[in-house]
Amino acid sequence: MSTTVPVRLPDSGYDIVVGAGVLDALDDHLPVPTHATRVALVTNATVGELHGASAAAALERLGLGVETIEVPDGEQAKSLDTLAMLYHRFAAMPLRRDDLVAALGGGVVGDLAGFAAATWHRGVAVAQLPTTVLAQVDAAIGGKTGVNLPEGKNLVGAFHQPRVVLADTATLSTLPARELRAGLGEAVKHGFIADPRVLELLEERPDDAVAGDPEVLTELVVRGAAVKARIVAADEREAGERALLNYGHTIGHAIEALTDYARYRHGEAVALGMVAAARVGESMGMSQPGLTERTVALLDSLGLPTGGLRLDPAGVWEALGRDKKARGGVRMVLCREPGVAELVSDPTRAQVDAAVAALAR
Ligand SMILES: NC(=O)c1ccc[n+]([C@@H]2O[C@H](COP(=O)([O-])OP(=O)(O)OC[C@H]3O[C@@H](n4cnc5c(N)ncnc54)[C@H](O)[C@@H]3O)[C@@H](O)[C@H]2O)c1
Ligand SMILES: O=C(O)C(=O)C[C@@H](O)[C@H](O)[C@H](O)COP(=O)(O)O
Ligand SMILES: [Zn+2]
Repeated sequence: MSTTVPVRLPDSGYDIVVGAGVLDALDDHLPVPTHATRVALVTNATVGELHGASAAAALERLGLGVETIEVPDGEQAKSLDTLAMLYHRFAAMPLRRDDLVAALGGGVVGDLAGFAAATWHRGVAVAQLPTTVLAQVDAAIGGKTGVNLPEGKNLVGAFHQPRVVLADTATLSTLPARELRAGLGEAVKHGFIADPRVLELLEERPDDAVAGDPEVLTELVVRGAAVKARIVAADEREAGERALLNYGHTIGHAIEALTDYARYRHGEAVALGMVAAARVGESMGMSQPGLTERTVALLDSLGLPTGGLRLDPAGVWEALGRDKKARGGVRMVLCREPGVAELVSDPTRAQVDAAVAALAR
């Protein structure tokens, strides 16, 4: 059984299909470009070994010649070097403008392959086949693609919507525990910005979520898809409301860059970023009193980091100035109360420094 969440954009659209086994039925769900003859199936060795064969078989059933391209595993591979490697492999195929890229893996593969597709021949079609909780609740949806620089997260990128997102929840059974927990960080974010039911579900069943209970994960993926589909349909290119999806990311991204993309998984950095954002919000008198306490309690119960991190406050403030939301000064998303968030322009250096210092506890 699968659930389909449509993403309705002003002049196009696509489906997010969620369910156990949907990858095996990829040929039923993927609208193949009319003249496509080849597909670059971008994955990494870990995911390729586990789930590559079923994706490749379904793509072959569509009559496509499949070239599997493995990128290195890990956040540090979301780089200009890996991107260059992808372009050279596309050239060798050759991958033509009517062909297709399929991204099979977590958010790293999705962002990299998506950006390669956005820029190859000025844009070829891409199918997102996410295999992590994080990519299924968030990264595969909405068309943000890109790579990191040492200077900052996702500083190079493009909006490039996929033709379809197939979130096969059965693939999540092979996910390492730490990666599963990291993905819950983005689900919690959806709860705080738009869907408090996600918070209630995770507060009621934290152990089931962490253990990968299929019913809980499927509800989180469907709810995440619904949140992203609604926000992206309203504001595809982040002129306004889409910035809310950046809750926890302003300081979270700074943490990732300042720790060389090596210490924390993205979802863990977002968890720390949400704790800091809740503290900034409470200190500004904008967030509901107790928001920080609720955030920390929930993230702790999910095994996500909420402290234990010493950062140079000046380094964080500089990174905040390079954030893509910055306009003349630092801007960050704060949560008024669960389900209600806002992009604010006036957090002071002192408020941010205090929240960053509190992460050391
Ligand atoms: N484009 C967006 O809108 C968006 C949204 C959120 C996050 N992101 C990006 O996503 C990235 C993080 O994604 P992630 O957390 O999925 O990390 P990831 O892609 O590094 O995957 C995590 C790990 O899990 C492994 N893995 C993936 N699927 C597996 C499976 N089914 N079984 C076993 N192992 C599996 C991977 O090999 C990797 O080691 C970050 O770069 C972040 O910036 C993008
Ligand atoms: O889809 C969005 O919009 C998001 O902000 C989702 C985030 O979870 C994601 O990490 C995104 O890649 C951040 O984008 P950026 O524009 O801050 O680089
Ligand atoms: Zn994110």
